[in-house]
Amino acid sequence: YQLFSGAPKWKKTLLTYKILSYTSDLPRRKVDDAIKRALMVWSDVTPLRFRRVYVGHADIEIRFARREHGDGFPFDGQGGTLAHAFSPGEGRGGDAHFDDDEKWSEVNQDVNLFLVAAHEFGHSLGLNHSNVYGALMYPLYSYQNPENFRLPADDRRGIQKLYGKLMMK
Ligand SMILES: CC(C)C[C@H](CC(=O)NO)C(=O)N[C@H]1Cc2cn(c3ccccc23)CCCCCCNC1=O
Ligand SMILES: [Ca+2]
Ligand SMILES: [Zn+2]
Ligand SMILES: [Zn+2]
Repeated sequence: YQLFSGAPKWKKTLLTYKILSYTSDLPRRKVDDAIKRALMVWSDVTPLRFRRVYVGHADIEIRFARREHGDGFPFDGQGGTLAHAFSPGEGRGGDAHFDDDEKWSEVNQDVNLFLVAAHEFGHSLGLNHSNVYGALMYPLYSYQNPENFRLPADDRRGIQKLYGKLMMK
């Protein structure tokens, strides 16, 4: 695993998230559920807790966008880059953006939102890319059945390095 330089991390364990926009590829409740499960991947192995908010500022602001969307990191149409996220910090730190030119899916072979979101939230929490093939934080997307998803050891070691582990798990 790799941390970002300076090892930025959240100084609190209760983090808020807010979904600012949705994709038209999936029903809203499926997006809400995929995001919630992607956050649980990380809270399952650390003391981190996530609370959804609907108004005001949140630590992790989530949205779907196309091409140039105001942060100087424009998306590239269908294919190529699927999403990106900012490392922990104020303002846009922690925010995750998903390329809405992708065909977002839940169970079939199109781009799986849960898997991509789990990767992006790794960045939101302080993990950079891993060079371990098969790690969630590997920079290349590869589809796997989300029902059988288990956080690879490399990613778990990285997140627990940052936030410690919950003894009960
Ligand atoms: C890990 C993932 C969830 C998030 C990463 C981006 C990222 O690290 N966000 O935090 C991603 O989108 N990686 C590209 C990397 C990539 C693969 N190719 C590309 C062609 C052009 C540009 C980028 C790519 C070859 C063609 C396949 C394109 C479709 C799949 N895309 C990818 O795997
Ligand atoms: Ca794209
Ligand atoms: Zn962006
Ligand atoms: Zn990434």
